[in-house]
Amino acid sequence: MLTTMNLPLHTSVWVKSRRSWCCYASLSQPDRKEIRLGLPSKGRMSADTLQLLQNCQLSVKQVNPRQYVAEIPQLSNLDVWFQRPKDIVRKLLSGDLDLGIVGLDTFSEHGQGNDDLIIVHEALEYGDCRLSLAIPQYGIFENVNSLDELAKMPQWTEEKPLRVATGFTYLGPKFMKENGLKHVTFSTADGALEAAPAMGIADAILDLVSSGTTLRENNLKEIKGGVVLESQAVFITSRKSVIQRKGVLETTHEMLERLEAHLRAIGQFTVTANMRGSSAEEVAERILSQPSLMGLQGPTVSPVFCKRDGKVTADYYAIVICVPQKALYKSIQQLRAIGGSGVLISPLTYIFDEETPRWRQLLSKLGL
Ligand SMILES: Nc1ncnc2c1ncn2[C@@H]1O[C@H](COP(=O)(O)OP(=O)(O)OP(=O)(O)O)[C@@H](O)[C@H]1O
Ligand SMILES: O=P(O)(O)OC[C@H]1O[C@H](OP(=O)(O)OP(=O)(O)O)[C@H](O)[C@@H]1O
Ligand SMILES: [Mg+2]
Repeated sequence: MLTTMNLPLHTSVWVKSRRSWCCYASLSQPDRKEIRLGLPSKGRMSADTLQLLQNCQLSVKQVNPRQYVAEIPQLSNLDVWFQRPKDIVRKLLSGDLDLGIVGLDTFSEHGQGNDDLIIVHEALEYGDCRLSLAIPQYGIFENVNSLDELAKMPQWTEEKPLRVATGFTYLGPKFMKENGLKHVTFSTADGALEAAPAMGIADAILDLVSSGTTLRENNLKEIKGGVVLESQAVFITSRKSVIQRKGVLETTHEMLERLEAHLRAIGQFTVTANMRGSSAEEVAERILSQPSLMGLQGPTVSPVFCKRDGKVTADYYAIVICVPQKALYKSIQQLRAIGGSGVLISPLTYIFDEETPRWRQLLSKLGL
C-alpha cells in the first residue's frame, strides 16, 4: 500500500511501496490542486500533438490561439499549458508541470538521464527523426563514410580538434565520449546548423534529420555509426508528480489507455460478411483455414436467423474480423473464396485490450 504525506516546500519525501521505501524530491507547488499537461506551443510537434489527442477523443479547447492555457473537457481538473518542448522537460523536472508530450530527442537532451523523469508511452508514432552526425561530402571528408573512419583521421589533434556544431550540447559530448572520439570541441547555435561547415565554423554537425533533404541541399552526408538517437513523440511524466500529486496517476492511466487504444487501431479495419453454413463451427472452420482471416483473437461468428415454413432457422452466419490495412484486399479475396458475401469494411477507432503492459511497467518503475 502506498503512503504519501504533506511536506513543506523543497524537502525530500519518503514513500513506502510494497517492496521498499523510496525517496522522492518534493513538489515545487505542493498546494496546487489542478494537474498540468505541457504540450508543444509551436513548431513541428504542435499540430500533430493536438491531432493525436483529438483522435483519442481528448480535444484541447483553447479559447484563443494566443493564450497559453487550455483545457480538455474529458479530463477534469487538468489544465493544458502550451510551452516550448525543452521547457516542458524543464518544468516537469521543476514540478511546474505533471505530464507532457515531446520528442524523445528533447526528452533525452534536457532530461539528461534524470531519474525523476519517466516515459509512459515511448512511441506515439509521429515526429519521427534521428539525431545524427553529418560531415561534408567534399574535401578531406570525401572518402570518410563511418564514425570509425572519422575518428581515425590524422587531422584531429589536441591543438586542432574536430569541431562539431550542435544544439545538443549534452547528448553530443556524451556520444563522442562513449565512442572514443577524444579530440572534439562543440559549438552551439539554435538553427540552420547545416550552414556551419560551409561557413568554416565547424567540421561536422550533429542535428535532427528526417528526410535528409536539408543535409543533401547543403552538401553534407550522414555516416555509418553516426546516429545518436532515433526519436519520435513520447508521453512523459515525473515520478514526484505521479506519486505526490492527487489524481496524476489516474489521469496518466486514462491518457495511456486512450493513446494505446487509438494507436493500436490505426490501420486496422473491421470486416463483416455473411456466409452460408450448416453451423457456426463449420463456418469458423472455413474462416480459420485462411491465413488472412484470423482476426485479433479469431473470428466472431453469429447466426443470422430467418423464418422459413413457420420455423426459425439459421442458414447464414455473420462474421466479424479485424484486419490490418495491408492485408485488407487479400482478406476480401479469401472471404469470397470460402463463400463470403455482402462484405462491409469500416475503419476501427479504438482497440481496448486487457490492461496494457505499459501501465504495468509504469507501476513497476514507480515501485507500486
Ligand atoms: N525534420 C524533422 N522531422 C521530424 N521531426 C522533427 C524534425 N525536426 C524536429 N523534429 C521533432 O520535432 C521536435 C520539435 O522541433 P522544432 O523544430 O519544432 O522545435 P525546436 O527547434 O526543438 O524548438 P525551439 O524552436 O524551441 O528550439 C523535435 O524535438 C523533434 O522531436
Ligand atoms: O531531414 P529534413 O527533413 O530535411 O529535416 C531536417 C531539418 O529539420 C529540422 O529543422 P527545422 O525545420 O525544424 O528548423 P529549425 O532549425 O528552425 O528547428 C532539423 O534541425 C533539420 O534542419
Ligand atoms: Mg527544429
